[in-house]
Amino acid sequence: MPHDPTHSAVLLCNLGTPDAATAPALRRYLAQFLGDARVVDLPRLLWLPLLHGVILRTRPRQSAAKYASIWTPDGSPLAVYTQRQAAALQDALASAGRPTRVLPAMRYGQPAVGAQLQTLQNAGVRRALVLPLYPQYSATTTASMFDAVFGWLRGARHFPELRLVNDYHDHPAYIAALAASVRAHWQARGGPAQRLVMSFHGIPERNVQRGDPYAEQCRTTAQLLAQALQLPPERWMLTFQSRFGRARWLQPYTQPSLEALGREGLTSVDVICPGFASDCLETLEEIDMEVRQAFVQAGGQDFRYIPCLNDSPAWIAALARIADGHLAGWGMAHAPESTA
Ligand SMILES: C=CC1=C(C)c2cc3[nH]c(cc4nc(cc5[nH]c(cc1n2)c(C)c5CCC(=O)O)C(CCC(=O)O)=C4C)c(C)c3C=C
Ligand SMILES: [Fe+2]
Ligand SMILES: [Fe+2]
Repeated sequence: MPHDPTHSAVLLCNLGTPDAATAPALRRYLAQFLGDARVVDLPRLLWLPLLHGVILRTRPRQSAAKYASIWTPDGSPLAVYTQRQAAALQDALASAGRPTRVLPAMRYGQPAVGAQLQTLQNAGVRRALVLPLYPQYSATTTASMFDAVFGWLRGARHFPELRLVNDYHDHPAYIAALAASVRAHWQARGGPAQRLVMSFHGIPERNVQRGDPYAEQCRTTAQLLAQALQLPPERWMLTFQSRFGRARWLQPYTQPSLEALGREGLTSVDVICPGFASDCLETLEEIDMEVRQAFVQAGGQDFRYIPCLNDSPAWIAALARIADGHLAGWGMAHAPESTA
């Protein structure tokens, strides 16, 4: 049978987000998220009673208030951007001569990974590329996404061929899209701030000691971005945000680092979150509200947050190149031999 490119699909996967900024919605979301052993790898007998008996009694209400501060008329920013990215990526792949169905999928909440894979199977899709919106690989995020894929496979009788994208932390198109967004920000602000802070989501240090390549990949992304922007080492720094719990996470931590910069008398700082493909609670509320306030209270003046790549044309073009690199040639083994 000749190769039919419309039989290919991309499952564009993201973390997921609560379906409302309310305590009950947050309880459902956090129970699924924090109950995932890839995310919190403490012994279940210790962790689950603590999660259900303590954390899920207080955190949902506190987190709901934070989500309420960033909620849009169309819902959670993360959900809105992921849907737009999927639609735009489908258009970009079609324009590039590679018609491919693109569906968004969420690891926690809806639309669930398994349900979307079933939709593709029902539609007769032969090949599905699983593309997580995590440029840097971590077992806490990327591997957990693959767990959800394999969880569906285990219960399915017939499924598409799959390819899984581990990471693209050093992909030239990703770095170029980041660099272009920083340059556009500089242009709009009349030039660079005194320092560019690149803040990535943290993970426990222990995960890295056990072999998670995440920290190394964040460092590579940061160095490549600094290089693309021709920033000398004293003009940028890498930090890790969103620490959860009491364990040591990757350092330096974002908020204390910005407080230190404020105390040192730095007047202006540009802040970008290169590991987040779309704006979300951790960027809009934690960075652009909480960390901004901490910087200003410590004596800093101009805190200039650079939005995530979201559905910007440069990012969609980059995603199309990344997807194309994995789709190219796939399924051609059964195509008729060329007789040239
Ligand atoms: C408890 C441990 C957590 C680990 C490990 C972790 C890793 C991790 N997370 C992201 C991306 C996002 N995390 C987001 C929210 C969020 N993260 C945690 C905890 C861990 N994350 C919690 C409890 C929450 C929920 C909000 C809260 O109650 O504080 C988000 C935002 C989601 C949204 O709806 O806007 C993103 C995105 C990465 C990339 C990562 C490891 C590399
Ligand atoms: Fe997180
Ligand atoms: Fe946070």
